[in-house]
Amino acid sequence: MDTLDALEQTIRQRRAADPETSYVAKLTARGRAKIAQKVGEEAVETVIAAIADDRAGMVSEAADLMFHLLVLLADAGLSLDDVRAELARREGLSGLEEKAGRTA
Ligand SMILES: N=c1c2ncn([C@@H]3O[C@H](COP(=O)(O)OP(=O)(O)OP(=O)(O)O)[C@@H](O)[C@H]3O)c2ncn1[C@@H]1O[C@H](COP(=O)(O)O)[C@@H](O)[C@H]1O
Repeated sequence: MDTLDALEQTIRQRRAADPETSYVAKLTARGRAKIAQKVGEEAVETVIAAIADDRAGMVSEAADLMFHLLVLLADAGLSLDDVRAELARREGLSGLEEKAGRTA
């Protein structure tokens, strides 16, 4: 099992843990909007590190972003496999081609 799959499993287990001892449980208890807000914050922090060309910062902020995104997906009953399936569906389709084929 890779690190992301293992983290997804841990997050699913920790959602029901005691919010006093689990960050996942504490954040989950604050609701979907708060989790989504954290994803937004971590995305902005990743962008700031990228613009500053802070490579160590980018790795750290990207890890925070991916962790919080997994918490959000879990809250919505979605999984990494759902995201993998969507990425697989797009495989080989150029982003430029896809955009040119849009009707709206
Ligand atoms: N990967 C992570 C991970 N990455 C970041 N974080 C936490 O995310 C929090 C983000 O900090 P912030 O200051 O941005 O957030 P905040 O303190 O809630 O601040 P506010 O938004 O409320 O102001 C910190 O507490 C980090 O420790 C993580 N917490 C947990 N995990 C993984 O999740 C597992 C389960 O964690 P628990 O649920 O805490 O047992 C752990 O074993 C780890 O594998």
